[in-house]
Amino acid sequence: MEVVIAPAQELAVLAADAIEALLRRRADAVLGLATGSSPLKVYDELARRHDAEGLSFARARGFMLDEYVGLAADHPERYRNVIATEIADRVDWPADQVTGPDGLADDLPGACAAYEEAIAAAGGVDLQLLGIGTDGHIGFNEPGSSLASRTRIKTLTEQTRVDNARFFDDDVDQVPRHCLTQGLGTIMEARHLVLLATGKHKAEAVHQLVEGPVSALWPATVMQWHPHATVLVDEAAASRLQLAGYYRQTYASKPGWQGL
Ligand SMILES: N[C@@H]1[C@@H](O)[C@H](O)[C@@H](COP(=O)(O)O)O[C@@H]1O
Repeated sequence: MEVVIAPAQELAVLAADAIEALLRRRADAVLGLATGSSPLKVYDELARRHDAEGLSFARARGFMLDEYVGLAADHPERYRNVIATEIADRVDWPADQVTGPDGLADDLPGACAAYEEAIAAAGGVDLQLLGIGTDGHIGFNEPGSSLASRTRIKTLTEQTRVDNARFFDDDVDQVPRHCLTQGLGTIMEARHLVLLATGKHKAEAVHQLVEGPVSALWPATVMQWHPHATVLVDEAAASRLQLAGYYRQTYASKPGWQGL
């Protein structure tokens, strides 16, 4: 696992560099998309590169991590709409090439199985962007999630609903109680995981993710088993890391050609 500690804007540039390198190598690359505030600067940087430098998503495929159950099709916080607004509609990404689990399906388990099949049919995810919840969730895999889980329905914790109330007029009652999420086993099959975390409220989750024992109590710790995981954090989110000095030293002496 590689840990990079830098200001938020620099982290966004690093993540965008990795995505750009992938798209320039393979125009039909498969990107794993995350919602929440953590990846927003990355999406801004990608949209800027699209406008200013011709970075194209015309042949790329996109798979989202998760979705709320039951939000109306036109609800602005439905994750499909969030991804359209934050990235897909800002670049040349055909709408039918970006998809997520269907939180409005009549048959939710069927929709989850179909989503797993769609990811597999696309050849799997090349690069998965991730944020992390204050309780250590990735996607919406809340504490207690099986480390081998696949896409399925989950119940959100009270903590997550309170954290996400800011997107729902600060009214926790408007935050759905259920979601569909790629499982930890699904996420772990992506070939490169790139997690972004900023702010002091993420410091404990980041410490557990990087340095804690692998445990369903802190679901993101499963990433310690991934052969290519990158953790991009600002100073505040890094403030509880025991080996911060070592991570800084390692990154400072990394050969420039290596990329993330
Ligand atoms: N389902 C999303 C996650 O994919 C996201 O990574 C996390 C952190 O959100 P934020 O980046 O806004 O802190 O919580 C949300 O609930």
